[in-house]
Amino acid sequence: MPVRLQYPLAEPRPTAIKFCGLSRPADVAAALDAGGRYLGFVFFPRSPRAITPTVAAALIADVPPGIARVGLFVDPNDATLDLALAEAGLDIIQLHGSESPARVAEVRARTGLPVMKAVGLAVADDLAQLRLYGTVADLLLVDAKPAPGAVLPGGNGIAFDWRLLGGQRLARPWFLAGGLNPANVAEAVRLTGAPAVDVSSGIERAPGDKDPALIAAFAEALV
Ligand SMILES: O=C(O)c1ccccc1NCC(=O)[C@H](O)[C@H](O)COP(=O)(O)O
Repeated sequence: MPVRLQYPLAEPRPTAIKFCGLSRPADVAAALDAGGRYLGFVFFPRSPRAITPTVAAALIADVPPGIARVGLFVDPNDATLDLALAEAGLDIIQLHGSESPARVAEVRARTGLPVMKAVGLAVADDLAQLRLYGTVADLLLVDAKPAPGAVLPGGNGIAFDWRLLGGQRLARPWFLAGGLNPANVAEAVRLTGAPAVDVSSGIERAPGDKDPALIAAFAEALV
């Protein structure tokens, strides 16, 4: 039985926005000012956007109801999840590693939270993974595949060929991600029909350094 989502993808903007990799109070304020409905916090130590559960708790403290607080993990073990959930109030778990469908199901059952599974696309054959994870995840995040040898499995500012999604009907609510920025996001939504988008690198001055002006410009590009 899927967990009921409390955060509709289409309200109040035509395209919902998840601002990911927020690490400072000013980032959260800018994301909320821009109308972001989903705020992403990275719990992956190797990331330049990584924060601890304690820092996340402070960032999240004043987030108003109705805004989804998303914790991003890469192949987390149970202890990592337990610690983050105990300290920081999270609404959605984003799994951005090589978690199997069985592990996605286990995390859902164990935490009682909706799980968003990131799936990388590079070629049409990768669409099978989207169908597979659509049977177990509550939400899908359709991202670019990282380049071979990349340090990070996501947040690399790389786009995939959006035409791969043309005509696809995904089994779950989904976010388009990967290399989106204020200049290309409107076209990406037009080509894919994405109901929601996710951005990190495209709203930064440098890895981990979010720019409030780019955050505002990203949201304005979707109005
Ligand atoms: O942001 C990170 O550093 C990160 C580290 C490990 C796994 C995923 C990570 N980020 C994922 C995202 O921020 C987004 O969900 C998505 O990949 C889009 O990122 P970007 O291409 O930078 O907009």
